[in-house]
Amino acid sequence: MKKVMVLGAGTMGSGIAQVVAAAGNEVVLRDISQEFVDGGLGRIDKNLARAVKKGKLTPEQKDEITGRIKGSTELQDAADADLVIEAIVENMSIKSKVFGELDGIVPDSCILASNTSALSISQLAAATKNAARVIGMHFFNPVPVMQLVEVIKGAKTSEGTYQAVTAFVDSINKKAVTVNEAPGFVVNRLLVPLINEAVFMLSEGVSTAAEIDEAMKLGANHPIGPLALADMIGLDVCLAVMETLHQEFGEDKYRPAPLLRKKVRAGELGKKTGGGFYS
Ligand SMILES: CC(=O)CC(=O)SCCNC(=O)CCNC(=O)[C@H](O)C(C)(C)COP(=O)(O)OP(=O)(O)OC[C@H]1O[C@@H](n2cnc3c(N)ncnc32)[C@H](O)[C@@H]1OP(=O)(O)O
Ligand SMILES: NC(=O)C1=CN([C@@H]2O[C@H](COP(=O)(O)OP(=O)(O)OC[C@H]3O[C@@H](n4cnc5c(N)ncnc54)[C@H](O)[C@@H]3O)[C@@H](O)[C@H]2O)C=CC1
Repeated sequence: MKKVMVLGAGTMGSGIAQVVAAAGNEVVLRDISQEFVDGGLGRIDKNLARAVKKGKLTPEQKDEITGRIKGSTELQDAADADLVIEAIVENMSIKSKVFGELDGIVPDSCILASNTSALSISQLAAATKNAARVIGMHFFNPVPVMQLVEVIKGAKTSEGTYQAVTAFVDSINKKAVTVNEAPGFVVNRLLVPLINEAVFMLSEGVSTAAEIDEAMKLGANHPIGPLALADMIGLDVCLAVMETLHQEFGEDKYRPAPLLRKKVRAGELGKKTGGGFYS
């Protein structure tokens, strides 16, 4: 059993907290305001209640899992953590600031992991005094369903950190794939440009959102279409990934679709705000 702090109680942080607690670990779920913490805890409760209704979990098991998750607004609560998994906004300067603060709070033995979608683990590690303990742990949405965790080694990640994290991924019943640091890692470098291309096609009038999605479901066997997936991921996250790919590789093929940018500026971020490409 480990003590794990999850930073950010949004789409990903709440899912990560749920699966980590379901595997028997103690979790502190931290966000910057109580309202966000409560939102995350509420999502976990709803998810587990659905599992109980389907007979996949007993009410007692649900209570045990929720009993292992405490909400917090204090970063200081990481003082006795074995592992911190950061899942806050996809922004290098905000993440770096938090990594720098964490470095002064957690015990020497604590591992600092980021769930970033595309950003450099080495750059995040540079905000700390001990880059050897910093690593990428990239989960997929929805976390309770998706099997993969990309484990990303930064330039200075130690073998010990890497081994401990792959063993932890195993222990929470996920499958680790090892990735050497590269913008967008494996999945997002392939997947998010596909979503971006679908947004270009929508804005060019190639087809409707519903039909672009239907085409990819029936023609490529994708479980949901790229625009519905963008709504599920969050349009802000999709845009941030494209911006990172564009900036890091300097290639036009990664240019974010203007319609994606427009929707993010309008606050139409997808499911989490009630509307994106669909309402
Ligand atoms: C941006 C990044 O950095 C990285 C990313 O995450 S990229 C995004 C990666 N994710 C994907 O590509 C997801 C693609 N979509 C899918 O796999 C499927 O559409 C889906 C699993 C999300 C939903 O599946 P579906 O068959 O359409 O719907 P549904 O029948 O309601 O759900 C299937 C199962 O998933 C569960 N599920 C769906 N959404 C869930 C959620 N948010 N939380 C927990 N469980 C969920 C359902 O309860 C159901 O479970 P059972 O089979 O045990 O009953
Ligand atoms: N949405 C997705 O499908 C996926 C997202 N990711 C990555 O996970 C991270 C989080 O993404 P989401 O959960 O989608 O975002 P979200 O917008 O749903 O949640 C982010 C949460 O972080 C909180 N936050 C902001 N600053 C904070 C701070 N300093 N300390 C603690 N909490 C803070 C916000 O209040 C918010 O609740 C991002 O890096 C994203 O790229 C990774 C895999 C999939």
